[in-house]
Amino acid sequence: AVMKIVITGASGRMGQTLVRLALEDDVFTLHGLTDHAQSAIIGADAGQLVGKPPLGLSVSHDLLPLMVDAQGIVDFSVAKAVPFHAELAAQARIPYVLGTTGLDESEEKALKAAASHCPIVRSGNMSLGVNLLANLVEQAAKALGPDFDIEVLEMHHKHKVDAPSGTALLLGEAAAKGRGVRLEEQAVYARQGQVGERPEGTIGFATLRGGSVVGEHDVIFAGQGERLVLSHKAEDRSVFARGALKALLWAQDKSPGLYSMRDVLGLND
Ligand SMILES: NC(=O)C1=CN([C@@H]2O[C@H](COP(=O)(O)OP(=O)(O)OC[C@H]3O[C@@H](n4cnc5c(N)ncnc54)[C@H](OP(=O)(O)O)[C@@H]3O)[C@@H](O)[C@H]2O)C=CC1
Ligand SMILES: O=C(O)C1=N[C@H](C(=O)O)C[C@H](O)C1
Repeated sequence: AVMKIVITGASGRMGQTLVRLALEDDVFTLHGLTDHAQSAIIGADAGQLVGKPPLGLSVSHDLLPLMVDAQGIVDFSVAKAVPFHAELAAQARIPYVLGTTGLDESEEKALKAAASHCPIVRSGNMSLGVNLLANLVEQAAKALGPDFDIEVLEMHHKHKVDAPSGTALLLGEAAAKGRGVRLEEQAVYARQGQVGERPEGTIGFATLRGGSVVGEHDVIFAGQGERLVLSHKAEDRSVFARGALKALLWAQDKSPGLYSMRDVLGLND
């Protein structure tokens, strides 16, 4: 059977990658593409948007009418749009896959509320590699113990608007879990000036931005006389888009709730 999907933030880097992949996959039908009302792509044809022949489906700013018979939403847009997108998925009781990062407290709250009514798969990174890396980080943090200082280093393209990246936070959470501590109590997000010696047990984050880097993450375990570095480099956005589409299919028969990509990939077992 074919799944009728809606892609939000359709003009974005991820939106366009998703449109391209969904068009190449017979399992999906593009039911709708949306973006914000002022976007230059409103009214554009979905096929032409990604350099293909016209499809007769135009980009809309209005998600509501598309909910009549959509079967899933993939959202890689902006944090402030997440509550609205999640609420419509909840009202329609359809799977919602969320890749957008950098949500604030109220946006997180709206997401949790929506998850009482529909299955939501949410991850700061939808790639297989990063989710496996999270398992390895958890394992390493547990095995190495607090004598090894943990630092998470990330680099992304210059257009990225949130920091640290969703992936860096996901990896920090995995490290904290392995250590048996809470990330919010141990995280150090910035250092400048006379900050003093490194407090024991903290998990540090460092953010680099520039050029066209798709996404690079290192988790560094620094001990006395040795250093272990676990790293991932995304070379192409299709790794995230493929994961998101896989998550949408996986979520089709799931009960309402908040799921992770590690659930989808069977890495939580
Ligand atoms: N979880 C994962 O695996 C991944 C997550 N991401 C995350 O996905 C998000 C998008 O990334 P990326 O594609 O690079 O970003 P882009 O800025 O390229 O895309 C975002 C899109 O959303 C549009 N938009 C802006 N406001 C609204 C709104 N109110 N409603 C609907 N759409 C809107 C933007 O339009 P306009 O440009 O006109 O403002 C743009 O088309 C980010 O949060 C990023 O961190 C990215 C890659 C992988
Ligand atoms: O904004 C991006 O580009 C990316 N965002 C995600 C994040 O915040 O970690 C995932 C990926 O690294 C690319």
